[in-house]
Amino acid sequence: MRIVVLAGGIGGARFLTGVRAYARQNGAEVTAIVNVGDDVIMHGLRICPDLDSVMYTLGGGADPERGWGRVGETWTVKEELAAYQAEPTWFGLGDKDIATHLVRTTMLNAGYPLSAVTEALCARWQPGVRMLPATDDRLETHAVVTLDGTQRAIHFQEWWVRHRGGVPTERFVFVGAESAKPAAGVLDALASADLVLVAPSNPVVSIAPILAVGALREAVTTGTAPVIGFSPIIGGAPVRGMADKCLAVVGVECSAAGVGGLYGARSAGGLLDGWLVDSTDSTAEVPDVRVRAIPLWMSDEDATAEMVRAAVELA
Ligand SMILES: C[C@H](OP(=O)(O)O)C(=O)O
Repeated sequence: MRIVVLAGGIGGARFLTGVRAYARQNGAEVTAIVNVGDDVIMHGLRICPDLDSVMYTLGGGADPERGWGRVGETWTVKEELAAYQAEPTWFGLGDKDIATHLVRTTMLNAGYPLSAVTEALCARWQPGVRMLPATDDRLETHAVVTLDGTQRAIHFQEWWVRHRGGVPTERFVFVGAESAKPAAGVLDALASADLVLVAPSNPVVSIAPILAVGALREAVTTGTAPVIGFSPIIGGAPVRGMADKCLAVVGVECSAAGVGGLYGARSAGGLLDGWLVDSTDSTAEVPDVRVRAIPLWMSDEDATAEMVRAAVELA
C-alpha cells in the first residue's frame, strides 16, 4: 500500500510518526508532501520550518519541549547577530539549525531544486518516509494586515512569530502559487497512491498553501486514491498552535465540522471523501463526506498509528 500524506510542520510531523509506525507494521510506503508556504530567507539563509520539523522529528533530532528546532540547541549565532542589531531580531535561529540552512542554501545556490536538497538532507536524518516539498518553486504565505493604520502584506513568519497573529488581518495570500508547479516526484507519488491522508495540520496556513499549487490540488481531487482528513480541532480548540486565529481570518468556525466544511466533499469539488473527528465531536457533520469519530489525541506513536488504521478502514 502506498500512502501519501499532506502535512504542515509540528502537528504534521507528529502525525507522520504514527503513519510511519502504521506503515512499518503493515508493509506500506509513505510519501509526505510538505508545506513550503512558511519558508523564508533570513540572514541570507533559506529556512524551511515545516520540512525541518518533519525531518528533525522523524529523524529523532527535534526538541520535544519547544516543539520546533533541534534538541540540545545553542544560540551563539543568535546572540552575536543581536549584538550587531541585525534584523530580524524576532526570529531565533539556533546554531545546529543554522548548519541545516547553510547546507540547504549552498545547494540551492548551486542550482539544485528544493526536492533534491531535501533528499540530500534526509540522507543524514533517515526519516523513514519519503519527504517532498509541495513545490520546488517560490511559494510564500503572506498576511494582509493593518499596522499603524496602514494596510500591507507581511510574511507569515512575521505575522506568526513577531505578532503572534495578534494584528488585524484581512486575508492570507500564497505568493507565487499561480505559477508554482508540483515538486519533482509529487505527481508520480499521487498517481500511484492508494490512500491520501490530510494530516491534522493547520488548514489555513499549512494545508491550503500545498493545495494552492493548482496541478497538485487537481491530482489529489481527481485522483483514484480516497482522501481522508483528520480534524486539527478537538472540542472547538486547536490540538496545538494557532489554527483558531487563522480560521477566524478566513471566517470559518473553529470546529471539526467547520474545518471539514472548509475542505469540502471531493464529490462536490472539494477535497475529502472521509473526515475523522475526535470522539468528543461525534455530532460533527460535513455534507457528502463520511465522518467518523475516534480518539484523535496523538499522545504517542501507537495512538497515532491507530488513527491511521481508522483512516484505512474508512477509506
Ligand atoms: C502554523 C502552525 O501549523 P502546523 O505547522 O502545526 O500545521 C500552527 O498552527 O501552529
